[in-house]
Amino acid sequence: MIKLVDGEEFSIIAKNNICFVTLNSATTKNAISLRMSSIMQSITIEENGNPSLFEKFINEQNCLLIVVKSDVEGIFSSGGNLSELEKNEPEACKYYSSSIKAFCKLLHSTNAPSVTLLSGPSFGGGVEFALATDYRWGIGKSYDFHFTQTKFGIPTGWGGMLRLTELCPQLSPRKVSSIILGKLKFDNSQLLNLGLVDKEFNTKKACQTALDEWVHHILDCPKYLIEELMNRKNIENLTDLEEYDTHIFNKYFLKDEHKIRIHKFLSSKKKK
Ligand SMILES: CC[C@@H](C(=O)O)C(=O)SCCNC(=O)CCNC(=O)[C@H](O)C(C)(C)COP(=O)(O)OP(=O)(O)OC[C@H]1O[C@@H](n2cnc3c(N)ncnc32)[C@H](O)[C@@H]1OP(=O)(O)O
Repeated sequence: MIKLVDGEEFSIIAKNNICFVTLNSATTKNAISLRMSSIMQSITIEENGNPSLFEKFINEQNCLLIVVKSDVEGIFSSGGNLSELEKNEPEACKYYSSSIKAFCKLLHSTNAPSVTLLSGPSFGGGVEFALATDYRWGIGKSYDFHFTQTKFGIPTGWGGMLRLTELCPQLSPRKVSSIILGKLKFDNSQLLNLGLVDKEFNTKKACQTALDEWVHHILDCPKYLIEELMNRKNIENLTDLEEYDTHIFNKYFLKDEHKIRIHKFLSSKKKK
């Protein structure tokens, strides 16, 4: 196990090709503190065109999946740390939101797919943090989203409104505004119906087995394919994407690796 961030309330470690981003602040119900935000800033910054420390970690540790999770029973995150925000002057919190927002963006822009595991509710910025990954998986039925930001007189600050429309096109910008203004709550079945949660598991063990299987399947892919497919995320235009997909298919069709794998498959069938 290799560590990038080794804090009690917030850690980032690599284990068995998975990068685990873990919230573990029981006393604040996993509120995102100023300290966490400043760590996020330090690992997100790209200097002189070099990849950020987080991206470097993902690449060097050969992480094929990023898993965001809570180690506190019964909660994913209570959002921004309200007591710290009350105590501090705006100057001391100047980079608080932008740092968390940048880290959230990184969670769906690196070369590894990302998933948040939800086994309890999320509030305000905690919902935005959960929306930052490519996927969300539920464990049990007690997870839900509470859009509480306007209770405190602010809209979302970590990219959450845009992310809602991005992940769920049926939530138009107008609908998103009314969700935030209305302080709506989405329960587990609404989250599943909207596709904001992709899968639900009865137990942590079943979820871990699915994660291990996912990594196992990615590990089985040739390295060139992982690189080429993850590169698709950088192509926004659909015509360019079609051209890219045709190009990478032709590049590997009936080349050595393709032939070897077909041969292996057919020989294993004959043995049976
Ligand atoms: C800038 C950030 C902003 C954004 O951009 O969106 C936000 O995130 S706004 C904040 C949104 N968060 C919320 O609306 C949730 C606020 N918290 C709660 O409603 C409740 O605490 C809870 C999460 C529903 C849990 O309730 P309960 O089980 O009854 O426990 P307690 O309320 O007693 O909480 C235990 C303990 O945790 C502290 N706590 C909880 N949330 C936060 C928080 N967001 N920041 C800091 N501390 C938090 C709470 O104060 C308790 O501490 P003690 O009183 O010291 O025991």
